[in-house]
Amino acid sequence: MIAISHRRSEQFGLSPDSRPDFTPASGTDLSYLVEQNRLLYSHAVPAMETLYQQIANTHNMVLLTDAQGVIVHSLGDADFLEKANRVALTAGVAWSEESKGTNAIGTAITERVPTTIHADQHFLSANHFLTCSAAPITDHRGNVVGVLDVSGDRRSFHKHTMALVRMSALMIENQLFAATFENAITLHFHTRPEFIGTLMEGIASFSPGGRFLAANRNGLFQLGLSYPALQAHTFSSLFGLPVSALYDHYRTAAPGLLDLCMHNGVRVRGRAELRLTNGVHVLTGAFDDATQMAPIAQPPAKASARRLSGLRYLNTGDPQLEQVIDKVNRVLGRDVPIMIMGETGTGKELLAQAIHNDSPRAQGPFVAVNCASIPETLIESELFGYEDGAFTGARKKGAVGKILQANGGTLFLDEIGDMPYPLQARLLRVLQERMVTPLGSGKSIPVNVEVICATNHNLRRRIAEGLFREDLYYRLNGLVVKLPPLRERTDLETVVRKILSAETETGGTHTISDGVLRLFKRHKWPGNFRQLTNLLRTAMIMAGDEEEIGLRHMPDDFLDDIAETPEAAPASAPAAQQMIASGANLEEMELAAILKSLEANGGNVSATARALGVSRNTIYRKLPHLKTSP
Ligand SMILES: Nc1ncnc2c1ncn2[C@@H]1O[C@H](COP(=O)(O)OP(=O)(O)OP(=O)(O)O)[C@@H](O)[C@H]1O
Repeated sequence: MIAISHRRSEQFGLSPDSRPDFTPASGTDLSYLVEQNRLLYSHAVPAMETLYQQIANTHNMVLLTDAQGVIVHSLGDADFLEKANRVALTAGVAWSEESKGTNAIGTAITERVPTTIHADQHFLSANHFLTCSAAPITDHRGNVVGVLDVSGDRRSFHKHTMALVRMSALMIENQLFAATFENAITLHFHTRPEFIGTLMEGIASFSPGGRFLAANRNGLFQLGLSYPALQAHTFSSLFGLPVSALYDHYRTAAPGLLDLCMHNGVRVRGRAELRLTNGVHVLTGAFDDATQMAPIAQPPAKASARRLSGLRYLNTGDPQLEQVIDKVNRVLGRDVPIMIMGETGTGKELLAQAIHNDSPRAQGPFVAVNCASIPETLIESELFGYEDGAFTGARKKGAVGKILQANGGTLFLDEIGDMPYPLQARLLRVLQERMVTPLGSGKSIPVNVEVICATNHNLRRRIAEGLFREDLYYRLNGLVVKLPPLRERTDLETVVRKILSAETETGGTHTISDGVLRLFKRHKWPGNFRQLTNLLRTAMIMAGDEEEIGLRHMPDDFLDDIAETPEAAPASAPAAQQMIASGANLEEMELAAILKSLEANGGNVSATARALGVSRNTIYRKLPHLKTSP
């Protein structure tokens, strides 16, 4: 990680002897900085003071930065301050990698993991006297909103510092989380009841009707799902109980801890509370009415959190994607419907979520509906909801449809091309009249949603085939953007690193060998990000404690696909020379030679071994999947 960061530092045009700009921001800029980060600042300062008490007199200081690495607040030992001032560890100075090269703050932001940078691991020689431990602080969507750091004289290095910083960052994250949701049920849970109420507890918020809103870092970890994946969930889909069971539980005379079984079969204990705008209440009554689920008005203190961009984090340097983000940014909040085109797994839903996060509706709900995955018979009730007993099999109390659930926020209609033709007219009416009428109801309810839709069909062709309504098409395609497939993206390396660090819960990150990366660049990735993410997850498990992911950790089906890719066959001398010229390593050339020979020998391992002059065992060691292949 350090070597890669040093390379990045060089790419930023820095050299170890650079004397970067240490000028701090002026007083006015500083007040603006604090104001912009008010929510973070107000929750972080008490935690910083507690942390500082624990490390006072150790020649260290505690720093808080914003999401870009600009120091917002610092507390320090007087004897270290003078030295620190010389390298500008003071408010208003930027410590991003771009301005200071490898350093704990900047590198923690780039890599999104807790990071210690000690002495000469710093890129700039001027910073070699420092030892720094930094942990990113993330919001409930996993976006980095700031960094907490302890920096000191390198002789003061202590291996427990990082643990203290991580715990304090977690404390700040939990407080930010608690301040974000009101009018919500908050569930505190853990497999071990003694951990409830501690930093280790999972916290998840649900709307009073049971819709999932957010979970803290430990909550996401225990639930085993990412924030985007949880968007489609409810209390009942996660814990197998209707949310009314919570209310029933707290109606009993002496309610103890809840005993819950998560969707993955793990049992947890929990405590729930209902927080209303005017204070915390225990759960007392049912709230199944859509009006109760409307998001509360945004208090000014949350403005800074809202400004944090979701789109920025998707921008990993690919020019086609940069253009998409630029176009989308221009129409944000302007009531222009956005249509996202792209192959499966290119991140259409993730982009829709990022657009919502950056829009003025960010505090409202984001509701995703995949029109292709819901049976045609259910899609109408899913979208529009239904009244009590609207049809046989309907739940007795009726249900709020997805359109109404998205009230005040964004409705994401994935695979819109698969929406049944008769429903297209109803959807168009909702969009034009901004009213929704649940099934079996004579009453129309006003609704205010922004629609983003996605498709990987050619909708014009579907219109010509009479499968898609032209009027709906023109209502939905205000701005059409196309996400590039992974094989066309130029930022594959950055993307791989991001996924690896996002998938690591423990702080350490796997790296990827150059050989694997080169194979990745040649692969066609028909499943795009979904395929890459799954492959990396498997490879990380195969790699276990080994830091570097190599060819031996790749799943069999990927190696099979590569074997079928013509470019992977380097048998002839010119091809081998080409590989050498392209910087292929020995492992990669060996693999390619074996695959080519296997192909030539019709998949016969003995013949391949003879042809290459190696034992069959060597072939099996290099390609373990051959043992299990039919
Ligand atoms: N830029 C990205 N970085 C990391 N992971 C990504 C990125 N884009 C998408 N993914 C991951 O890939 C998977 C598929 O993404 P998503 O559901 O957004 O794609 P999609 O285009 O909507 O797919 P489909 O068309 O099949 O519905 C998800 O697990 C998502 O988290």
